[in-house]
Amino acid sequence: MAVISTDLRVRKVTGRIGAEVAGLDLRIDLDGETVAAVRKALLEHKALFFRGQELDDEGQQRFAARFGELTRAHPTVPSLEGSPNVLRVDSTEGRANNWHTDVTFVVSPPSASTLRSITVPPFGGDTLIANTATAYRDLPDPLRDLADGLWAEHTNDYDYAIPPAQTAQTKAFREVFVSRKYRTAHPVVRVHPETGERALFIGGFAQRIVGLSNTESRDLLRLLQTYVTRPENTVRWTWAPGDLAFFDNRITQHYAVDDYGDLPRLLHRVTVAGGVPTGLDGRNSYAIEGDDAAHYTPIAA
Ligand SMILES: O=C(O)CCC(=O)C(=O)O
Ligand SMILES: [Fe+2]
Repeated sequence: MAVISTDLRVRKVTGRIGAEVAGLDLRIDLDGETVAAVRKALLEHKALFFRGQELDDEGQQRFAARFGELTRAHPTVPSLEGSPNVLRVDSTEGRANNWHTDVTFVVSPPSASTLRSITVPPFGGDTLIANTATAYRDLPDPLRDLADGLWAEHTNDYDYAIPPAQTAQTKAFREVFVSRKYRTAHPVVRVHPETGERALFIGGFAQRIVGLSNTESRDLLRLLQTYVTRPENTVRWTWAPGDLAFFDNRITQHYAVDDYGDLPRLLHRVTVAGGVPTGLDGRNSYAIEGDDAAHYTPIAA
């Protein structure tokens, strides 16, 4: 039975992105009014942080499922044993120290991601999250006009997953990550389906601008990306065990800071399924290679 959760308090963490939500115990089944308030806060602040929740995998999935159908853990990476919707984010397998939006190499990337901290290092290992709508608004007019007409190809098969010092474990992880290749074209400027806000939709999986050479693509993506990563457009979350971060994957990018050496760090990720992105001209994203992995149907073992 839904329990009325009163006393929800939302406190901005920075001027442009992120808010801490207090006064909620996410272990209980939230009532509809509270879910609506959290959704509203998510649309406004784009990233929400809930301290000291001590959720388990069931609780994390129950929370995420209040915002839509869950995706499977990942299109290529196996889920946590026995939990098809839960992805282990384990520092011994790979580190997401690369700005990205989750799973944009498929046609329908998740609408939102939750990350729950289980083991965190005593220092470092923060997660940065960027507001890609304010990044878009920061563009000077000529650059914004240029971005408005561009499409980018996103793929899971590129060199980001190759860490400088490869171990057998990270090598094996990368092989699984690219075991099936996806290529998808998305508009560089995406219209948010709920708020109508315009935002840059690029990030690490965007490897090429449609119609440009590799070199031209790299230069242009790098230039646009500098607006996403400028400090004013980011929030930095320092994890304590039991935190839950919840961010709108349609209008943010994130980056896991790799500054904790060999100390253990483990998070669990659960993502909410999303729709097909739409550009300014009303056209939708489309698959170039691989299927659209709709909600990541399991691949044959
Ligand atoms: O480790 C983190 O803080 C973020 C992980 C991440 O980006 C991911 O699993 O997609
Ligand atoms: Fe991510």
